Amino acid sequence: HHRWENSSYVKTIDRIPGPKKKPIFGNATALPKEIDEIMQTIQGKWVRQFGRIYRNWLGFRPFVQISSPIFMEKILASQTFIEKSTSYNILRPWLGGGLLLASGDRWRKNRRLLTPAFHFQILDNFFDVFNKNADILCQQLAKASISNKGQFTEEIDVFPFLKKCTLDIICEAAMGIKINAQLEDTQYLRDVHRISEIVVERFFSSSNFLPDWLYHWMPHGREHTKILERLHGFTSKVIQERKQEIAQGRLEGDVNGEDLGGLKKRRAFLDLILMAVKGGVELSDVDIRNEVDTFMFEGHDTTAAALVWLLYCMATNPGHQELVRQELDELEMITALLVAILLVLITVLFLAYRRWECSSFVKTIDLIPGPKKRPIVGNATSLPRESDEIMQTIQGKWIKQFGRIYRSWLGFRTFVHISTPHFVEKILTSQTFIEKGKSYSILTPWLGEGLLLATGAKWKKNRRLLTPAFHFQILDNFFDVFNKNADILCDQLAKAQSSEGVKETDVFPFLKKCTLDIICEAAMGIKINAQLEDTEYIRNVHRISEIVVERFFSFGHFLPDWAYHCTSKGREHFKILKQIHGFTSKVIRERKEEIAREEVQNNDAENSEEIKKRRAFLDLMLLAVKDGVELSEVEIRNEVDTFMFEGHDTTASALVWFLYCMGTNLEHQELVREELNDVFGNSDRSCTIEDANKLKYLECCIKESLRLYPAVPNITRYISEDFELGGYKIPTGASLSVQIYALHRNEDYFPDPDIFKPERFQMDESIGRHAFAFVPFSAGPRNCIGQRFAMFEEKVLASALLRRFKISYNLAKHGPSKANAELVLRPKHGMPLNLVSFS
Ligand code: HEM
Repeated sequence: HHRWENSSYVKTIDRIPGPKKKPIFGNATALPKEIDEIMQTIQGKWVRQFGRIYRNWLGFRPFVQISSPIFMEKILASQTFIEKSTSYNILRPWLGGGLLLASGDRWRKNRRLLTPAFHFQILDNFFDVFNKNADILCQQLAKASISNKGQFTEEIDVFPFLKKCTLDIICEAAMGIKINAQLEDTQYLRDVHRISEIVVERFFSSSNFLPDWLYHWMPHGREHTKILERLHGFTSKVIQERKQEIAQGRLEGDVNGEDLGGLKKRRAFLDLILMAVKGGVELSDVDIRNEVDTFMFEGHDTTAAALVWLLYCMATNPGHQELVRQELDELEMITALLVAILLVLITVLFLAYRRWECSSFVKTIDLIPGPKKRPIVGNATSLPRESDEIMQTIQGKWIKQFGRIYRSWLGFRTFVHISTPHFVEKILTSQTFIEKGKSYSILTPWLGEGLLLATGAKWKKNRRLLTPAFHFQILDNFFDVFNKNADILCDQLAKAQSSEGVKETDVFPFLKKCTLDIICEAAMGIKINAQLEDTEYIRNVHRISEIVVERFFSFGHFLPDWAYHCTSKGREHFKILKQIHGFTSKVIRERKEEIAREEVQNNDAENSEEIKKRRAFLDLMLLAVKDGVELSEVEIRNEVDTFMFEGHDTTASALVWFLYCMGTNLEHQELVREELNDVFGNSDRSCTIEDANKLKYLECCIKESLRLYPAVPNITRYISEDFELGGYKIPTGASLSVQIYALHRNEDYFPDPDIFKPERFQMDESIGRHAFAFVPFSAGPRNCIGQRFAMFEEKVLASALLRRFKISYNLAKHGPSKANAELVLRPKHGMPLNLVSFS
């Protein structure tokens, strides 16, 4: 003792102020007997006497007591002092190396593993456990507050009630089981209470200083061991049962450490540990038990104590209690108000829905045959998920079931579908129904009131203005753009195909870039070299098409633009559009300046004639403006964007299906090649407009591929006044859908409709066929303005490809190519073709 007393350790400690210590006992005998007074001495009297840092001795164990935030921060924020002091050791037999007592790497690992279990989102799931037990607690307290004689008792000791309630909560949260401590008296409940008492007793008695083995010889120690055995047995049993449930897949979902994705369902903390073990985290059964026991210990007495003092503070501070109650009342009022508003809203919506259901509009539409509609969703839920199957349902199955005029509902929007030439003619030749269906509106932010979407006088004016740009003579001037890009396309495909090990090439991305290059030069007069380089504008045009398609098939379709632009996709949409519009506007400004410069430089007639010949569509509009036509810059931009949109995906789609037809009908491919030989011989000269006009069989093949795979598989019109079709009344407000895909496969007009037979389009065979049986470019006043441009482009690209390559599609390997009806008809899985070069 003397040696210890003189050790530098004791001397160092004793330099810190503190109460005078006695030999062997230190300051233990200076402490009062009552526990509350002990705390008042240690955390009160001695603090006042010796300051906010002082030392005291409990036998040979010194404690440095601190109670100032600056000292606290130094200790609690330290990464070094994370180990608990030895006084916690009396909890070790119960909690082992659980989170409370663990240290070092083991603590770090388990803390990381368990932290996600306390994520905000997960905690949200425990609110029903809290609420349910809060209700029981209130009921139990209300019951207890009534005496045997039915009178209100004056006081109740609430602490035991609170302890049971918090125990019930932590049991469900930690282990996922209900022990109903508030309602029943169980062995487990008794054991948890008793073990806490014994640990406290040991803490404040001399046995705190005994090692566990010696303590367990004493009567309290023996009781302690017996209870612990039961407690550990109970926890282990629960763990085994939960483990089995997980193994049998009764708790679906998976969890690994930090991942919160699969944690939608409420899980007990134990389940999270077990799932992590399943996912490869190393934890023995005893480790798991220690964690669960730690939660049980830390999670009930603490919360009960916090709550009991809160209630004490409330009871002794009625003014504050009143303020809290006011807050709760307000919350209740707001909740009640919200519920009332919700109920009114539901009622109003329900009544509006009933009214709508009984309206003459709905009744008139529902006289047309069609699939049975469900409330609110209509037929939306009857459609398959896959885009190719949606088209097969709408333009196949339902036509077989309900006929060539039928109706469907997409939510509150109705479509009348037609696929027979007589009906199609009636719609497409009408001067009244020139307005597009409502579903086109998702293109408005991009294309504005360009030709595709404009209506009324505006459409008429712009259509008249732009039609001359597609005059035969003007189109002749684009042949060198077609040929130049056809050459690049062939070279790019030859390069891709010659790479080592490549037997097939997905040609679709190549075709899209080629048609984009062509339309860029034709519409704006600029070369973007999409086939050779990757530029932001190309990426933007591709991405905007993707986003528009995604919106079309999602809930975003039904959102107004302002609401859609608040979603993440909407924001991307908005950002890209800004860039695209910025690019088009810049090109327009530059062309404007260039035209002004050219005017000054080229006064001689011959030269200006030359320039006129090479005009892009944009130039023609700018010249018209100079001549006095009223077109704002935004209107011009809308037209250019419309050409860009309408003019590249459509032609790429038409070409890809043409190549597919060639690759699957080799005998027809040979016939086309023979025709190409007749026209071009062995020369590798470019294709002229005269050549294109001579390629009649190629034209039949292009048309037949457009019949089987129309690049635009359906178009819609808004019915702006009541109208009769096929004996049915179509009321104002409906959308009429011309099912081009189904129309083209109508066997009354095309026998063996699914077979590729280009001869159908030879003069003698097509005579007498209804003019509206084949309308890949639509027909009537709102037909495709770029139809001739597109056909020439197809011919030049197709002839270049077939002069250069023998093309085949491996049907045995890939099966028939599936078509997705998006903005255009695109091959669902790309178009892998084998291209064998002749040269
Ligand atoms: C094979 C290629 C093409 C096909 C299958 C095709 C098909 C169509 C169809 C079916 C329509 C009617 C849309 C509707 O009523 O909703 C249309 C309209 C239109 N197309 Fe094309 N198109 C093609 C190429 C082009 C090209 C290359 C351009 C431009 C150079 C173009 C510009 C337009 C425009 C501006 C409209 C709107 C016309 C209006 O409403 O007055 N198209 N196209």
